Amino acid sequence: MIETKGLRKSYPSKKRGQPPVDAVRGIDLDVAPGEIFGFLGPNGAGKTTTLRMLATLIRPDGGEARIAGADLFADPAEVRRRIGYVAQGGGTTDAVTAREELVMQARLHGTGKAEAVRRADEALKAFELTEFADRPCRTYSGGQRRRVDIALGVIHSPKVLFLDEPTVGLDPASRGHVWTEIRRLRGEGMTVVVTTHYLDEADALCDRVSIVDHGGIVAEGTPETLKREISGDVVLIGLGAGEAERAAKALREQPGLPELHRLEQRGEDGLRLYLDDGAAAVPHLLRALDGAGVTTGTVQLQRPSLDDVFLARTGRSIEQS
Ligand SMILES: Nc1ncnc2c1ncn2[C@@H]1O[C@H](COP(=O)(O)OP(=O)(O)OP(=O)(O)O)[C@@H](O)[C@H]1O
Repeated sequence: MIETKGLRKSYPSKKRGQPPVDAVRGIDLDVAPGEIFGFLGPNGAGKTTTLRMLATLIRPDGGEARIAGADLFADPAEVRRRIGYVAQGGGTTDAVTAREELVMQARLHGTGKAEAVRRADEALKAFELTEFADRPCRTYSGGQRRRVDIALGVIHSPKVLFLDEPTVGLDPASRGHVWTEIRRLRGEGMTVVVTTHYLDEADALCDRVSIVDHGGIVAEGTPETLKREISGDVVLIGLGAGEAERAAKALREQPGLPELHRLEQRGEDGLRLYLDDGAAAVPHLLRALDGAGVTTGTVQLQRPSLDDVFLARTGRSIEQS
């Protein structure tokens, strides 16, 4: 449904005399029909730029792309007819009601008045917006307003929907509601592409994920396969302030400990360890730290997350970027 090769974009630097910013450095994608595909990465990774290029809002500097059967470079107008796009901040107006917004949007897509009213009504029902459809948008909660944004993005039944950070700033219940709507659209056969910097969102919502950093893809696959690459368990150990370096040294030098695949310092007062059997290793680790006179606090045992995949590929954490 979406195929790209070497898609790239640079911006002139905002600082005079500085080289251009390579926001997207050549991205290859193959998104299948009916999947929820996610771009996960820290701020500035190039997610929004990629999405805006695919949605015809920014012209790429180079590469190739076909979206829903139309060529992005040769026929952007046809691409635009076949896609929907919802920007980060959304597009609703304070004083206008959801019903009015939806009718207007349908008419913008060339629909006649009666048909626009009918489609708006259908969308209000599908997105569970009917109850407050005739109140101005300024009276809605963040989650309700987000659902109006998405309803506006799909009023013309596009084949592909692009959503930029669809749940940013929402409370957990509203995020769950938005995820339900996105899954419903997939159930109707729509292909949905989302950007997110929330690890749990990429994990729970997306069928496949591209993890992006500095304008390039550093890993791609289903959340499950990506996490399976990181074998074993993750153990997080909280320490006294400023103890991380001493603790890391003590564990690295301690003979007879279970094999550590990797050991990372988390700031100045935490360690993150990757090993085969976390539960069996914890008593040994604590004894070794105690023997070195290091104060330990909380200990958590986790399965690897998508952040561990990012860390393994880039040496940094998305959460701490
Ligand atoms: N109009 C612009 N002019 C100059 N640089 C830009 C412009 N837009 C984006 N950039 C730069 O391009 C890079 C990628 O930005 P982009 O917004 O695509 O990242 P992102 O992953 O979506 O991050 P965020 O989640 O913060 O929006 C960043 O270094 C950003 O500063």
